[in-house]
Amino acid sequence: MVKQTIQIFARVKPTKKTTAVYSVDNEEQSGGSLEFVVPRDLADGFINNKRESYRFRFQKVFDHNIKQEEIFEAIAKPVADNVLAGYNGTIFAYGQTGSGKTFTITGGAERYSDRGIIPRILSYLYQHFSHDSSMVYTTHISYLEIYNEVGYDLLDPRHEPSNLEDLPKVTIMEDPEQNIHLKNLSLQPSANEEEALNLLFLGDTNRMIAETPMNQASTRSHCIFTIHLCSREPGSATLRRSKLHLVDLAGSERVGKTGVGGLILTEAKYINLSLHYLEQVITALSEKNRSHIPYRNSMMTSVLRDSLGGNCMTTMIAMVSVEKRNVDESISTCRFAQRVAMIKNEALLNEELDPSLMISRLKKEIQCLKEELALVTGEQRSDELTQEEIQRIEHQLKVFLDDPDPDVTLELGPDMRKIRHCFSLLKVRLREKPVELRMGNGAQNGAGDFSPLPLSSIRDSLDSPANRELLKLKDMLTQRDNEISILVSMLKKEKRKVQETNAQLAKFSGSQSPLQTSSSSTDAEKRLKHEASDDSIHAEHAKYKRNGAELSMGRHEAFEIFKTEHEDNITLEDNKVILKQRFAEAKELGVQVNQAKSRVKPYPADLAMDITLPWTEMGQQKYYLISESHMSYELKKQLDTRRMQMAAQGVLGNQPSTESDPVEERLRNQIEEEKKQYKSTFERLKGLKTEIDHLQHLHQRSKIKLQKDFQDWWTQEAARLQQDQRSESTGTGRSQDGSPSPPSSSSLHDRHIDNQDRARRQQPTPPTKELRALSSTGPSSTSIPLTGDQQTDADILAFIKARQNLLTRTGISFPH
Ligand SMILES: Nc1ncnc2c1ncn2[C@@H]1O[C@H](COP(=O)(O)OP(=O)(O)OP(=O)(O)O)[C@@H](O)[C@H]1O
Repeated sequence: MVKQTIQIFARVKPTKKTTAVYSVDNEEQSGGSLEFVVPRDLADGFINNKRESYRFRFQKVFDHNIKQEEIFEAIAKPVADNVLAGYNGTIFAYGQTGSGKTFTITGGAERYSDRGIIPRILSYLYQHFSHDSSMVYTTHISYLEIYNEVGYDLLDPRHEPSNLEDLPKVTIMEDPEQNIHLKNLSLQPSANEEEALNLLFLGDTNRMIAETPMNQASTRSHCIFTIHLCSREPGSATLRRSKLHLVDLAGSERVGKTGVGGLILTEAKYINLSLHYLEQVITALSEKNRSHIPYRNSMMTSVLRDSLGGNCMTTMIAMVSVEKRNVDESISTCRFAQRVAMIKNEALLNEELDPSLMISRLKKEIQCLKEELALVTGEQRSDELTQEEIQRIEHQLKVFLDDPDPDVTLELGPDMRKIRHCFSLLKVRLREKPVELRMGNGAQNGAGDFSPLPLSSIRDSLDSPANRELLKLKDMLTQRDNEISILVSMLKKEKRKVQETNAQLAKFSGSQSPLQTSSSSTDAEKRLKHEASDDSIHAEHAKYKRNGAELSMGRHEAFEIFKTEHEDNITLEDNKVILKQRFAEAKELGVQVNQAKSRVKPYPADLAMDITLPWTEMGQQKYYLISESHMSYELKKQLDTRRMQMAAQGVLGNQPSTESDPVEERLRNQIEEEKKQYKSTFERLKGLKTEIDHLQHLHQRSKIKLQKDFQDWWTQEAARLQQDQRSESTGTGRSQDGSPSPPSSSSLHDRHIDNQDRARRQQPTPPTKELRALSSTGPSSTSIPLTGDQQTDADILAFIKARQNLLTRTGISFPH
């Protein structure tokens, strides 16, 4: 068992805005510290009557310039190592909205180098698996989102969510031993890094598609990406099961500013109630002698129960914004971290016996023992001894009898046929030459009766080892039988338990569906064999592509304009350029790899591994990593020829040089160089493939986001245009049917918390200048013939506006 307090780190988000006075010190022996200096008269938000300086201690503080790679190395890698060793691990990011939690846990949406902890940990784990042949690893992934106390499975491939409610709901069940089970959370198998990354991308895409501008789930939901790892030594019945939770918590800000730093905040001040419950759990855990910990108050604290004060090695990253206006929230975050640091966890090595494997192993052992026993008793060997065997026995017996050493033994093995034959031989000899037998080799000339002493010693030497062996084997058989009975009864008991729990659940939920447990992953493994392939992600994308294809001409025109000035367009274009570059590099490397391949003859059949590059630009192309034995075939041939030549010279009497042959030396160096170059090219190609996959995903995401933003903006604009039209005709702000005006974008905006970053992400990207103009200028909507169909009319209006806008831009006057 490893006792450890929760490790806390702080990360400062980079900003171009005015920052508060703060300092980072990582020189201290016991860790790092982060200090804020807050002037008493600070007008902008934080008013502090008591103190000016706030200093917080962390394991380490990462300032704004620290890269994702360093965060992974310092924070995530040690946790991943513990998980590989069989301990549970959790990394959670906590901080206000926009402070960089998603950036740190999952990664940024723009650059490959911005990959966050999840993709890097996946890479690290799968690399480890491929290098460690002493263990067999199996991984499963689950991805849970908790929004408003409801859990959603982000990886369920049967669903095409258009909003969050379409995703399967995950519920919590607790068994009598208070273990938490998550019903409906799928565990997806992931055999390699690519499959695991696809699952991450699928979950992220589902998360993005499912949220609406009114309901910004990403800011207000918690996401738990879990890697379930199972490892065992080949042939061993001992399993190690560990879990790694990577948690992106909801924004932690309070609704109102407290006025005075350090006041205990009330429930109402939290945007997200479950974070308030998290704080309650943390507070309870950090208090000594507190017996009741209120885990059950919220779904998130129930799911993370083990990570908080339980069987887990947990790490928290406090995300800190040092912008002046965010200083109060950042101080709250740091205070929270200080309390978290007091929580002690007790991590256990999660080892268990696999009863079914144990039984099959014991059965095998019994079979071996039975065979041995049969050999000893000779039961199963009814066949005659061969002539050869008989001759060998006679020879052995002769050597045995001739040996004067009284301790020498006759090794016939556990074969009763041989032993019997040996006895018959002895009997014959005894009758024929009793004296010779009695006296051994040195008594050939003696005479006399057969003495009882040698007979008893022969009996002893024959009886004892066989009997002893027999008894030993019988004992072992009884022992193994007992073990099997125990294990079978264990299995039966487990089975009964599962049946009982299922029955309880069925009663509880009114359904017969079996439990999806977070701990019994073997059941889950069987049920959830769905391959999360590219197809499932592409299915999501296809939906948006379909939307694109269905755009009417007016919408299409508007979309084109919207796209050119959308803030993500630059990223999209940049990514396209980078992707092109990477494709070109990969092509170049592919050519090099192929050249190396063509130097290998005959074409290797036992290829160590291969890389398939399924890119449209390059076609489906396979590149092979050539095993060392096949590398540098031509050079090796030359080397062999050279060696033969040198040997021949020696045979012909030419003085072979005692110094090393420079030609051979050169050839050997060339071979080494070729091997090195080939390997590094292949490694680079492999790295590039991962990078290209990632970039393609980012690109796809940006495209989906763009289409989604446009869709949102379009819906709002269409509603607003219709409203304007109705207002003009009725002279009121209400629609003709009396329904209230649809919300304007500013009223939508006001519903959200006053935070620029979040507001930017919560709103669909503001329309372009041109589109804004579209909404405010142009022909009077009353002059446009409308069909009466809401959607068609909205399309007509938007089309005319877009057209007008284009005409205005190109300087052509609009025909009234
Ligand atoms: N260390 C960083 N370097 C560069 N950009 C960053 C960094 N941290 C955050 N960002 C950027 O800041 C913005 C907000 O970050 P992010 O979405 O990760 O915040 P968050 O805390 O997850 O917010 P929310 O609570 O709404 O989910 C993003 O555009 C992100 O790319």
